[in-house]
Amino acid sequence: MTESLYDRLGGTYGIAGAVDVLVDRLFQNASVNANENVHAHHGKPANAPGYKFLVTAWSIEAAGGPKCYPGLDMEAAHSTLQIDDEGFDAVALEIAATLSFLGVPDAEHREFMNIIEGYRSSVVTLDTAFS
Ligand code: HEM
Repeated sequence: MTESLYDRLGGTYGIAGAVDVLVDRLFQNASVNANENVHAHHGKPANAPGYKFLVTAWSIEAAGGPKCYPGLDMEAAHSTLQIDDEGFDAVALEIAATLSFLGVPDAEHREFMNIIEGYRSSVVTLDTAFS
Protein backbone atom coordinates (compact mmCIF):
# COMPACT_ATOMS: atom_id res chain seq x y z
CA MET A 1 0.00 0.00 0.00
CA THR A 2 1.23 3.53 -0.81
CA GLU A 3 2.21 5.65 2.17
CA SER A 4 -0.09 8.62 2.86
CA LEU A 5 1.02 12.06 1.68
CA TYR A 6 1.33 12.92 5.39
CA ASP A 7 3.93 10.17 5.84
CA ARG A 8 5.74 11.04 2.61
CA LEU A 9 6.03 14.68 3.73
CA GLY A 10 7.82 13.54 6.88
CA GLY A 11 4.80 13.40 9.19
CA THR A 12 4.20 16.03 11.84
CA TYR A 13 7.88 17.03 12.06
CA GLY A 14 8.21 17.46 8.29
CA ILE A 15 4.98 19.44 7.95
CA ALA A 16 5.60 21.65 11.01
CA GLY A 17 9.10 22.41 9.70
CA ALA A 18 7.74 23.44 6.32
CA VAL A 19 4.99 25.60 7.84
CA ASP A 20 7.56 27.29 10.07
CA VAL A 21 9.43 28.45 6.94
CA LEU A 22 6.23 29.18 4.97
CA VAL A 23 4.57 31.43 7.56
CA ASP A 24 7.72 33.52 8.06
CA ARG A 25 7.81 34.05 4.28
CA LEU A 26 4.07 34.82 4.05
CA PHE A 27 4.27 37.43 6.82
CA GLN A 28 7.04 39.21 4.88
CA ASN A 29 5.58 38.78 1.38
CA ALA A 30 4.64 42.22 -0.03
CA SER A 31 2.21 40.81 -2.61
CA VAL A 32 0.33 38.81 0.02
CA ASN A 33 0.23 41.81 2.37
CA ALA A 34 -1.01 44.18 -0.34
CA ASN A 35 -4.50 43.16 0.83
CA GLU A 36 -5.00 45.33 3.92
CA ASN A 37 -7.33 42.80 5.57
CA VAL A 38 -4.60 40.17 5.26
CA HIS A 39 -1.94 42.63 6.44
CA ALA A 40 -4.00 43.39 9.58
CA HIS A 41 -3.28 39.78 10.60
CA HIS A 42 0.03 38.92 8.87
CA GLY A 43 1.56 42.29 9.79
CA LYS A 44 1.64 41.34 13.49
CA PRO A 45 4.60 39.09 14.41
CA ALA A 46 2.74 38.03 17.59
CA ASN A 47 0.22 36.18 15.38
CA ALA A 48 2.91 33.91 13.90
CA PRO A 49 3.07 31.13 16.54
CA GLY A 50 -0.71 30.54 16.68
CA TYR A 51 -1.00 30.76 12.90
CA LYS A 52 1.83 28.24 12.48
CA PHE A 53 0.01 25.89 14.84
CA LEU A 54 -3.31 26.19 12.94
CA VAL A 55 -1.77 25.87 9.45
CA THR A 56 0.33 22.89 10.59
CA ALA A 57 -2.70 21.08 12.03
CA TRP A 58 -4.78 21.88 8.92
CA SER A 59 -2.02 20.55 6.65
CA ILE A 60 -1.59 17.37 8.70
CA GLU A 61 -5.28 16.57 8.26
CA ALA A 62 -5.40 17.63 4.61
CA ALA A 63 -2.45 15.33 3.82
CA GLY A 64 -4.21 12.34 5.37
CA GLY A 65 -2.60 12.42 8.82
CA PRO A 66 -4.41 12.27 12.17
CA LYS A 67 -7.43 14.50 12.81
CA CYS A 68 -6.07 17.35 14.90
CA TYR A 69 -7.21 20.66 13.33
CA PRO A 70 -9.16 22.79 15.86
CA GLY A 71 -9.75 25.86 13.66
CA LEU A 72 -12.42 27.27 11.39
CA ASP A 73 -13.30 25.74 8.03
CA MET A 74 -11.69 27.46 5.04
CA GLU A 75 -14.80 29.48 4.07
CA ALA A 76 -15.37 30.85 7.57
CA ALA A 77 -11.65 31.57 8.08
CA HIS A 78 -11.45 33.78 4.96
CA SER A 79 -14.98 35.16 4.52
CA THR A 80 -14.19 38.73 5.62
CA LEU A 81 -10.75 39.04 3.97
CA GLN A 82 -11.88 39.92 0.42
CA ILE A 83 -9.33 37.64 -1.23
CA ASP A 84 -9.27 37.65 -5.05
CA ASP A 85 -7.57 35.19 -7.43
CA GLU A 86 -4.41 37.28 -7.50
CA GLY A 87 -4.22 37.16 -3.68
CA PHE A 88 -4.76 33.40 -3.74
CA ASP A 89 -2.06 32.99 -6.41
CA ALA A 90 0.43 34.99 -4.30
CA VAL A 91 -0.05 32.56 -1.39
CA ALA A 92 -0.03 29.46 -3.64
CA LEU A 93 3.22 30.66 -5.22
CA GLU A 94 4.79 31.05 -1.78
CA ILE A 95 3.65 27.55 -0.77
CA ALA A 96 5.17 26.12 -3.97
CA ALA A 97 8.39 28.11 -3.44
CA THR A 98 8.67 26.77 0.12
CA LEU A 99 8.17 23.15 -0.99
CA SER A 100 10.83 23.71 -3.64
CA PHE A 101 13.18 25.46 -1.17
CA LEU A 102 12.91 22.46 1.16
CA GLY A 103 13.51 19.93 -1.60
CA VAL A 104 10.12 18.21 -1.44
CA PRO A 105 10.07 15.72 -4.35
CA ASP A 106 7.96 16.44 -7.48
CA ALA A 107 5.20 13.89 -6.79
CA GLU A 108 4.54 15.15 -3.25
CA HIS A 109 4.89 18.78 -4.39
CA ARG A 110 2.22 18.27 -7.06
CA GLU A 111 -0.09 16.34 -4.75
CA PHE A 112 0.03 18.99 -2.03
CA MET A 113 -0.44 21.87 -4.50
CA ASN A 114 -3.50 20.06 -5.95
CA ILE A 115 -5.02 19.97 -2.46
CA ILE A 116 -4.36 23.71 -2.05
CA GLU A 117 -5.86 24.50 -5.47
CA GLY A 118 -8.98 22.55 -4.46
CA TYR A 119 -9.73 25.20 -1.82
CA ARG A 120 -9.51 28.21 -4.17
CA SER A 121 -13.29 28.56 -4.43
CA SER A 122 -13.66 28.42 -0.62
CA VAL A 123 -11.05 31.13 -0.02
CA VAL A 124 -11.61 33.54 -2.94
CA THR A 125 -14.64 35.76 -2.31
CA LEU A 126 -13.80 38.76 -4.48
CA ASP A 127 -14.15 38.62 -8.27
CA THR A 128 -11.77 41.16 -9.78
CA ALA A 129 -11.32 39.42 -13.16
CA PHE A 130 -12.88 42.30 -15.11
CA SER A 131 -12.20 45.25 -12.88
C1 HEM B 1 -5.82 26.77 0.44
C2 HEM B 1 -5.23 27.87 0.84
C3 HEM B 1 -5.24 28.31 2.28
C4 HEM B 1 -5.17 27.56 3.42
C5 HEM B 1 -4.99 26.06 3.56
C6 HEM B 1 -5.28 28.47 4.55
C7 HEM B 1 -5.26 28.10 5.90
C8 HEM B 1 -5.66 28.92 6.94
C9 HEM B 1 -5.91 28.51 8.29
C10 HEM B 1 -5.76 27.09 8.82
C11 HEM B 1 -6.30 29.59 8.99
C12 HEM B 1 -6.70 29.67 10.49
C13 HEM B 1 -8.22 29.56 10.66
C14 HEM B 1 -8.66 29.85 12.09
O1 HEM B 1 -8.39 30.94 12.59
O2 HEM B 1 -9.30 28.98 12.70
C15 HEM B 1 -6.27 30.72 8.08
C16 HEM B 1 -6.52 32.02 8.40
C17 HEM B 1 -6.11 33.09 7.63
N1 HEM B 1 -5.75 33.03 6.31
FE1 HEM B 1 -5.62 31.41 5.18
N2 HEM B 1 -5.40 29.74 4.08
C18 HEM B 1 -5.37 29.68 2.69
C19 HEM B 1 -5.42 30.75 1.84
C20 HEM B 1 -5.24 32.05 2.23
C21 HEM B 1 -4.99 33.16 1.35
C22 HEM B 1 -4.92 33.06 -0.19
C23 HEM B 1 -4.81 34.25 2.15
C24 HEM B 1 -4.48 35.67 1.78
C25 HEM B 1 -4.37 36.13 0.56
C26 HEM B 1 -5.01 33.83 3.52
C27 HEM B 1 -4.94 34.64 4.65
C28 HEM B 1 -5.36 34.29 5.91
C29 HEM B 1 -5.47 35.20 7.03
C30 HEM B 1 -5.12 36.70 7.03
C31 HEM B 1 -5.96 34.45 8.11
C32 HEM B 1 -6.24 34.95 9.55
C33 HEM B 1 -7.64 35.50 9.66
C34 HEM B 1 -7.88 36.03 11.06
O3 HEM B 1 -7.90 35.22 12.01
O4 HEM B 1 -8.05 37.24 11.20
N3 HEM B 1 -5.25 32.50 3.53
N4 HEM B 1 -5.88 30.28 6.84
